[in-house]
Amino acid sequence: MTEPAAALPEVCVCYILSDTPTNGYRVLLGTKKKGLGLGKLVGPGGKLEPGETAAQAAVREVFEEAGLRINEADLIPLGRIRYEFPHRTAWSQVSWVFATRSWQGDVVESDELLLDWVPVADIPFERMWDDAKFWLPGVLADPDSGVPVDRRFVFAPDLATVVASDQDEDVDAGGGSRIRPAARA
Ligand SMILES: Nc1ncnc2c1[nH]c(=O)n2[C@H]1C[C@H](O)[C@@H](COP(=O)(O)OP(=O)(O)OP(=O)(O)O)O1
Repeated sequence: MTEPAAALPEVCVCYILSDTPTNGYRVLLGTKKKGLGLGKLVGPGGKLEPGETAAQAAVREVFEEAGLRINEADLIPLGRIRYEFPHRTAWSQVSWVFATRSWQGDVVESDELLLDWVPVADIPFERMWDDAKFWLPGVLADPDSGVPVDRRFVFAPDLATVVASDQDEDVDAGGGSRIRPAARA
């Protein structure tokens, strides 16, 4: 895998976790209604605005996209994911990942996301960005581990498939991908 390129645009994502295990723990996800990733299942999140920290952006985006008030102090920082699109560089970003179990208010559908609570054990990863299946199950399995995720993924010319990652064992000698999805939470 080649060296990472220079700094990328920063975005954030926040996984809001139900704090009761009724029918298993659930996470609030939404189907994107517009823009980049239209139709994909994502956590509330988006671009950092000038002068904003990633945590401040997560608080703002959760309110804008899901109508929920969360406190910065309740955010669990989970690390960062870097995804690179060599064939569409404008899509390359670094995403700061958070979770929280605390919120105020009721979920409000926004013009960005069609929202639903999804059992953590039953997330349809095939509906998410392709990188998610490699890191999200581990992160959601133990958000309190204190071990931050720090991964890098490279997408193929099809702009949909991960072909390489920072973990060398994921990629075979012929340049093809041997990446295996992480175990589900
Ligand atoms: N490849 C990949 N993997 C994981 N997550 C993502 C991607 N690409 C992405 O865009 N995303 C995530 C990052 C963000 O959480 C959202 C995209 O946010 P976006 O809607 O572009 O940002 P906003 O600031 O909310 O949008 P605008 O209001 O500026 O249109 O998906």
